[in-house]
Amino acid sequence: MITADRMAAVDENAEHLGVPRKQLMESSGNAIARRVREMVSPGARVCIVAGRGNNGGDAFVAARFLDEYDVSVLLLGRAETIGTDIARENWDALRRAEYDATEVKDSGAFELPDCDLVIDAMLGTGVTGALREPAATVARAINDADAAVLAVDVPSGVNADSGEAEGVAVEADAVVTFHDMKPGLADHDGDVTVADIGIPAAAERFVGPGDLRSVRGDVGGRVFVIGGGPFTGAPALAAQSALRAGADLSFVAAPNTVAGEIQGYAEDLIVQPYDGDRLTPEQVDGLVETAESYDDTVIIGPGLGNADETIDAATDFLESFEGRAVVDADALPAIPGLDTDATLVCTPNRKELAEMDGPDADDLREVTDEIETLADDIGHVVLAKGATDVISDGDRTRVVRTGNTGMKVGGTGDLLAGIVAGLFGTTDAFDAACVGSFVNGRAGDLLYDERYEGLLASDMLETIPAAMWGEDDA
Ligand SMILES: NC(=O)C1=CN([C@@H]2O[C@H](COP(=O)(O)OP(=O)(O)OC[C@H]3O[C@@H](n4cnc5c(N)ncnc54)[C@H](O)[C@@H]3O)[C@@H](O)[C@H]2O)[C@@H](O)CC1
Ligand SMILES: [K+]
Repeated sequence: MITADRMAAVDENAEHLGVPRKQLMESSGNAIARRVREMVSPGARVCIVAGRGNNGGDAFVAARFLDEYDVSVLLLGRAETIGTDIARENWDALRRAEYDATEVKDSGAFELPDCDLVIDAMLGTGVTGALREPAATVARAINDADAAVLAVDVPSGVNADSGEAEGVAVEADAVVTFHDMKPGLADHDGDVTVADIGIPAAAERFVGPGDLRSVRGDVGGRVFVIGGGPFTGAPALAAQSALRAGADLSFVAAPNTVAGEIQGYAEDLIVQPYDGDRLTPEQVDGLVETAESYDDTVIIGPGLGNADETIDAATDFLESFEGRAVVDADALPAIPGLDTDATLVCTPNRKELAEMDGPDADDLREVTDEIETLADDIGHVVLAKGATDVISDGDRTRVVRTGNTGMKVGGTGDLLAGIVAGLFGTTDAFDAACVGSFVNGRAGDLLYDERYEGLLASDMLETIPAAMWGEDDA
């Protein structure tokens, strides 16, 4: 099953992989025509009722595959107002080739021609709310007609995600839906066919620009880094990176022996010192209270060091915390056997992955099943870092191919934790991990041509915003 949002993301990913949307539209139109041939015999009268979006565009294509039928095409509205270039190009092709294709400019005078089959291509996944006019009137006319009805993608007026109709909707005898089943068609009374339209599996498997677009509009929130002690650079990088990825405020809770040093890296950070020179269990109650009372997204781990009492403190924290956290570096030993109500993204490198009883392999792509099993066992999202990152929530597993060898330098993992946390305030854990990894790699790719193997994590702070919001294909 695929939701309308995810479908739009996958479609954009396919384009990025070299399969443009117009090609998908051609396949969709062909699939509609195949279904028409199963429903009515050559010579039958087929009436296509098309809207001005890509749902209509699919049906314009279908008309070209149905020359053995008596086809008429009705466009609801004026051709100049067709919403996308690819739908308009397919409309223009019909007109130039002298198909029976007419614009319905005055909907008051709409009359459905006598026909054997109506193709409902008014609205697909782009619908919001109840059908507006003229679509609502036309839907009633289609429902009153004697003809069989074949809906393109979803019956017009039906929400592809919920199956609900807020007003009148087309009652279809059959539906041809594209690429994958839509949740809103699960209870459809008629016949539903899923047509393969040539979207590569990689468009779903590899995180791509479509996934990025679907989350980057809505960012913000507060990030709370619990890090530092033996090291100071790691928490500072993670906290700054979260700001670059859209967080509004970034706090660092750190031992007072190093708080000044961490603050010294960046005036944008708010450092909250606690007594001592490293994290110990005494700090935990206060940290949990702060993080929960402000609904912060926590990053725990960067620069904490691996003293036993620090790992105990990280474990205590995660066992009592109930919010969102990215668990990185020195906090990862807390994960195996952890009992928590928190929602976690764990970001192990290859060594840490093996220590978590995950697979030990050079190419993580070869061990995606084992990473999926690990994520399922621990019940949290795992973002396994390597030359290609692999992300799994135990059910879904995705691969990220952005990034380069310059990013093997220290600190890029801290940036990743920061980007994921920056997204996690407004996005669910799995999407934050997938897109965070994609953006981190892209930020490095934007610099590789200048910095090569001399790339520094701190350089990448500059390119994270372009990797998030820029339109360049990195
Ligand atoms: N996403 C994909 O990968 C593919 C999508 N395709 C087709 O593209 C369709 C989605 O296309 P679009 O995004 O252009 O959307 P639609 O064609 O579903 O509709 C968009 C139009 O409907 C109007 N609209 C929205 N809500 C309305 C309402 N309540 N009453 C009346 N009009 C309303 C909008 O103003 C817009 O002009 C899919 O359903 C499918 O048929 C195919 O071409 C193949 C690939
Ligand atoms: K439709």
